[in-house]
Amino acid sequence: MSKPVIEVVAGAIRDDQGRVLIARRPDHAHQGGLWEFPGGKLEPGESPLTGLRRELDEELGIQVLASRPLICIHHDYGDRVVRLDVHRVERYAGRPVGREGQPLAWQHPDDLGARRFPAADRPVLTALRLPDRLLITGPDPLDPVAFVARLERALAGGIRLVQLRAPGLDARAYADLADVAYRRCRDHGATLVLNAPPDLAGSLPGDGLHLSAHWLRKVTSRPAAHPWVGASCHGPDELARAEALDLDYVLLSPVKPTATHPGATPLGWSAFAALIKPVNRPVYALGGLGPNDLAAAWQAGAQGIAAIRGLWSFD
Ligand SMILES: Nc1nc2c([nH]c(=O)n2[C@H]2C[C@H](O)[C@@H](COP(=O)(O)OP(=O)(O)OP(=O)(O)O)O2)c(=O)[nH]1
Repeated sequence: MSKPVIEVVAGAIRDDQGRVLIARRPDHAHQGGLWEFPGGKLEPGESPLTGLRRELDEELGIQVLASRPLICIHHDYGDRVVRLDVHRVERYAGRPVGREGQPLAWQHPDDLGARRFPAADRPVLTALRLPDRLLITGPDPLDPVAFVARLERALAGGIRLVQLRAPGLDARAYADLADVAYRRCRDHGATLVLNAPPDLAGSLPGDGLHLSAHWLRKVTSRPAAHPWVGASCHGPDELARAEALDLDYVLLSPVKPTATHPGATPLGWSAFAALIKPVNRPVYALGGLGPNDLAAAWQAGAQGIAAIRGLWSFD
């Protein structure tokens, strides 16, 4: 008999320094003594938003004014299955206090890993460290000066995650470009992910590796040379493979018609949402998207959008 699923809603609340509020669970509770994102079980028939507002008022004495979905995790603890629906609280009224006596702490997302959280929260910590827009560079940088100027404009405009894609370059030219791109990204506090064969990427400066669908099939374990590893997926088998390899995040495409792959059949948002429902890690929606699609992407369960044309400036 399948175990009943406990529906839990939780809030990721940020302060103006970008730190996130966490609370310590009571020792006697399930996952007791561990840190959590404030929240709790939904009441029967309650919507996630109503539950979020109620829980954060009860536990912290704050009123949620604006929020949006961040990530939804299904986790089997053995004795129970939890569906943890985490929302980013964008605005709230009041000052959070531990109304149930629970200790609270504000922590930068990069430092959350030093705390002990329930197992279900691991992908939530990853989602909090990733931005909502992933820029894929393009087209091939035949003119490196113009290419770097475009990259610089995107970084100045707030892009903080860049995938260096240049399939037309040989290994030498790609390595030279990675060198420049890495320095530019580092100057802006952005993460550079290399879309290259793992052996080549492992020898180049960067923060991460992007596995194309080809390399996702070929590697037998998670490549270890860079801290971040993501992959391109187009359906359930590739999504399952990325999970089995314990990659940090994935891209699922194409959501809409795209000039890069004109022959591919677009998924549309509802098929996209259905495909990523069982995926317990951040998913970027890709294919014909731009910043105007962010709200639809969040509602479909995505971390955000990935794009070439939608985020790369061509003028
Ligand atoms: N709030 C919260 N719960 C989490 C997180 N991670 C995680 O695995 N859980 C699990 C632990 C529990 O099994 C369940 C939440 O149940 P709870 O006991 O806190 O719910 P509640 O506040 O409604 O408490 P109660 O009325 O049952 O006493 O979700 C998290 O980050 N935040």
